[in-house]
Amino acid sequence: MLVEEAIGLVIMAFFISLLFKVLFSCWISPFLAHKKLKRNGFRGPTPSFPLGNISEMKRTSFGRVFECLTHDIHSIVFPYFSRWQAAYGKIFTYWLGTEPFLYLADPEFVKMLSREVQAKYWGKPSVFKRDRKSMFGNGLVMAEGDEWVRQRHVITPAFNPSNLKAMASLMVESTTQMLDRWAHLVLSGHPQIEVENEITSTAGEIIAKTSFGIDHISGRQVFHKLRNLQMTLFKTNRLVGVPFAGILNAGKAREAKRLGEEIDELFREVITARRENQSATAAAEVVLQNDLLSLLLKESGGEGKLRRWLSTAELIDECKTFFFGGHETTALALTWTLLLLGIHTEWQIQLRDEIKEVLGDKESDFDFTKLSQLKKMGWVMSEVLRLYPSAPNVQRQARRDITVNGLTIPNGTNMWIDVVAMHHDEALWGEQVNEFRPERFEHDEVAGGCSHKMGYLPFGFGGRMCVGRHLTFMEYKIVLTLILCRFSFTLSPDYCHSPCIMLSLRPAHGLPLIFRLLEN
Ligand code: HEM
Repeated sequence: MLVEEAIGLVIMAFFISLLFKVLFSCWISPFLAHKKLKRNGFRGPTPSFPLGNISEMKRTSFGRVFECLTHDIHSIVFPYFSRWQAAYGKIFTYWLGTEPFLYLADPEFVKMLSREVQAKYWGKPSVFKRDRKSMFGNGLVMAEGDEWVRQRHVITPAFNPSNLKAMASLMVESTTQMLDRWAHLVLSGHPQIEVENEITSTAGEIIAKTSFGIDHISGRQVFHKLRNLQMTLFKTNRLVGVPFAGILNAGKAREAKRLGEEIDELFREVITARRENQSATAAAEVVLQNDLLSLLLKESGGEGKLRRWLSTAELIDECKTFFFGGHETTALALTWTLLLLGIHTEWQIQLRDEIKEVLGDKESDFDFTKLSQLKKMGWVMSEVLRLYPSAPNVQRQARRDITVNGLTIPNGTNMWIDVVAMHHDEALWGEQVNEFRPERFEHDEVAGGCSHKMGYLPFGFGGRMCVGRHLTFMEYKIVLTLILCRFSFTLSPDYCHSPCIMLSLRPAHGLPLIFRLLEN
C-alpha cells in the first residue's frame, strides 16, 4: 500500500511540475517580460497569450493581386507592421506566440545598437534557430559567440574575389543551358516564359555547384533533397513561437526531420570522398574542384578556440547554409530585376551598351574579371535590392540587457529590423522613394543618397553582414549580362503584381515575360 501511495505521489509531483513548467513558459514568463518591456518605455499592440499578436499578423493580403503596378510595397507585404507603425512609430514591441520582438525601422536606433553590441555578442533568435534547424543547423547564419568568430574566420577567405573568379565558368555553364532552353521556346513560337521558376532552379544549380559540386551523383541527390526540404518547411502554415504548436504539424515536422537526416548522410558521403581525394593529392597540392567546400577543406590547422578547421558535421551545416542562404536571395534579385527592366526597357538598352563597352561584342570572348567595371549594372542591382530586398528583414536577439538612448532592451528580446520599411521611407529617400531610379547610386554607390547610412541594408550590417555578397554580385552580373546579350524582353499582360513574403520577398504569382531574340 505504501509503495502504491509513493508511486501515486511521484506521478502527481511529476504532473504538477509539468503543469507549472507549462504555466511558466506560456503565461508567467511572457507576462513578466511584457511588463518589463512596458516599464522600459516600449509600447506596442496588446498581445494575447499564448498566441501573442499572431492572429492579427495572419490577416494579410497574401496572394492578392494589385491592379496598379506600384513599388510602394510595405503596406502590401507587411500590412500589420504598417498599421502598427502608424499607431506606435518606428520602434515598438510585438509578440510571436510567447516570444517578445522589438520592431525597428529607425536607422539611427539601429546605428546606436550596432555601436553598443559587437557582432560576436549578438544572438540569433532562438525561436528561428529551432524552427529552421534542418535548414541551417549550427552553420554561420545561426552561430553565436566564439563559435561564430571561428566559423567566420574559416569561411570568409573562401569568398575572396580571387577564389570566386574560378567559379565564373560554372555560372556561365548553367546560365547558358537555361538560355538555350529559352531560345528554343522563342523559336518554336512560345515567346512567353515564366522566369521566376527558371531563374530559381538555375540559381539553385549554380549555388550547389559553387558550394559543394553536383557532378558527383551524391551532390545531385543532395540538391534535389534540399529543394524538397525547403518546400516541406515553407508550405506548412506554422505558428512559430507558440508553445507546443509543433504538435499540430507533427507530420510535416517528421518529414522535414527525415529529409534533413537524409541530406546530412549524403553530404557526409560527399565530404568523406573529398577528404580521401584531398589526402591522396595533398603532396601535389592540387585543388580538385573550384568550389567552397574544397576551399573550406583546405583551410585547416590550429587547436582550441583558434582551431581553423571545420568538422564534417560543421561542413554539412555550412553547405546547407550556403544553399538556403544563397540561392533564392540571388534568384529573387535577378527576378525582380527582370520585372523592372521589362517595364523600363530604356535601361535594357543602357546596360547592353555598357556591356559592349566593357566586355566587347563577342559573348564567347567575355573576360569576366572585368565585371566590376559594369557600373550601371551595379546601380541597377542596388536599386532593385532597395525596392524589392530579397532579404526583407534582419534579425537579432539580445544576449544581455542592452541600453540604447536611455531605453533598456531586456536580455532575450528578439529584434526584427524591417528592411522593406526603411528602403521605402520617404523621410529617408525623398519624394521619389517608390520610383525605379538606378542613377541615385551614381554618386553614392553604398547608400544611394539615403539621408541615413543605416537606411539601406540589403545585406545586413556590422560584422554579421552577408558573407556571400561578392558571390552574388558576380553571379548577378554574369546571368544578367548573358540574358541581355541574347534577348530583349517586356512584361507579359498576364503578370499579376503581388509581392509577398515567404521567408524571402517574392512575386506570389511568378513573373511571365515576353522574349525576343536579338540579332547578332
Ligand atoms: C541577393 C543575395 C543575398 C542577399 C540579399 C543576402 C542577404 C543577407 C542578409 C540580410 C544577411 C544577414 C546579415 C545580418 O544579420 O546582419 C545575410 C547573411 C548571410 N548570408 Fe547572405 N545574402 C545574399 C546572398 C548570399 C549568398 C550567395 C551566400 C552564400 C553562398 C550567403 C550566405 C550568407 C551567410 C553564410 C550569412 C551569415 C553571415 C554571418 O552571420 O556571419 N548570402 N545575407
